[in-house]
Amino acid sequence: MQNRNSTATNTLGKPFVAATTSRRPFLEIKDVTKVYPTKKGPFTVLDGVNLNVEQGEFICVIGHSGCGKSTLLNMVSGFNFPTSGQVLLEGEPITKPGPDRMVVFQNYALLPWRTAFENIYLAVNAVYPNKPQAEKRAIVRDHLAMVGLADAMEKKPMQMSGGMRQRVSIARALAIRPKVLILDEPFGALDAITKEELQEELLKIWGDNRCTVLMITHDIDEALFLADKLVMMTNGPHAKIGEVMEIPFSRPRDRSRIMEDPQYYQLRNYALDFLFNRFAHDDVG
Ligand SMILES: Nc1ncnc2c1ncn2[C@@H]1O[C@H](COP(=O)(O)OP(=O)(O)OP(=O)(O)O)[C@@H](O)[C@H]1O
Repeated sequence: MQNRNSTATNTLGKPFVAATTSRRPFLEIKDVTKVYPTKKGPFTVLDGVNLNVEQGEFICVIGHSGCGKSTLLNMVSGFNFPTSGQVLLEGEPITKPGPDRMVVFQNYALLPWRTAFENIYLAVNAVYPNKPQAEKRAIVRDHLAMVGLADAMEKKPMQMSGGMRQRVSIARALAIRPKVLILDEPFGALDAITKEELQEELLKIWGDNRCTVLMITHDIDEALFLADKLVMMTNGPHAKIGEVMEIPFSRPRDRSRIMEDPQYYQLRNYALDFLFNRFAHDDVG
């Protein structure tokens, strides 16, 4: 495993400080219950969810459709709130969305009439209005280059492939320098080859930046390639975290090397058994 207790430099030449050992978890989800009011009465989606996340960890969350994964991560992004319990970032309750927690959705959420450059610039300008314009433009260019889109900055979303659009979304989120990057099935709409390419890029960027990542996926192989831990949720209603699987593969990760490791299949089978035997569900993700 990598040493997280050191200062290093990322690809943009800016220093970052990785997590130091601390008793207080970076992100705490404490006994969270979420009840939605519905026409048929209260609907308890999450019931007693507890999770501690360390700074710089890469966490994947898996569970059947409708178990409450987005509900849970929306509480970290600040778009949703627990009915009871608490979500704390660095000890402070999350009360609203903020630039320290950026979200990337499956459907890109880019402004269609703006270029890749403009989409990112607008976000950077909104969060850092007082930075000199030249610096903001440099941040945009650096982040487009980071996701391999230096030559596509003048393209509008309609002129880009799904993979390119998702690269812009990821670059836009990272350009804000969030503490937490929240990815809600970011590669779900992409073909297999593009998905693998973006997984590799995401890992490289995360290796360089080391923000904390929370990512929803339906793909066990994706989780085993990317994550430090796989959070497996039980079915809703009243969903909980069933188990948290530690993913022990050393970094930087090489997909073919991991897949030759007998442990890979043990972990994969364990997660499959969790999802399709122990917590089987008609609506398979
Ligand atoms: N605002 C709301 N009011 C009532 N019910 C809601 C609301 N938002 C979500 N739900 C319900 O809560 C449950 C969990 O939804 P959520 O989107 O969090 O699940 P999910 O695990 O992310 O699903 P998927 O994998 O399909 O995206 C679902 O049954 C959904 O219909």
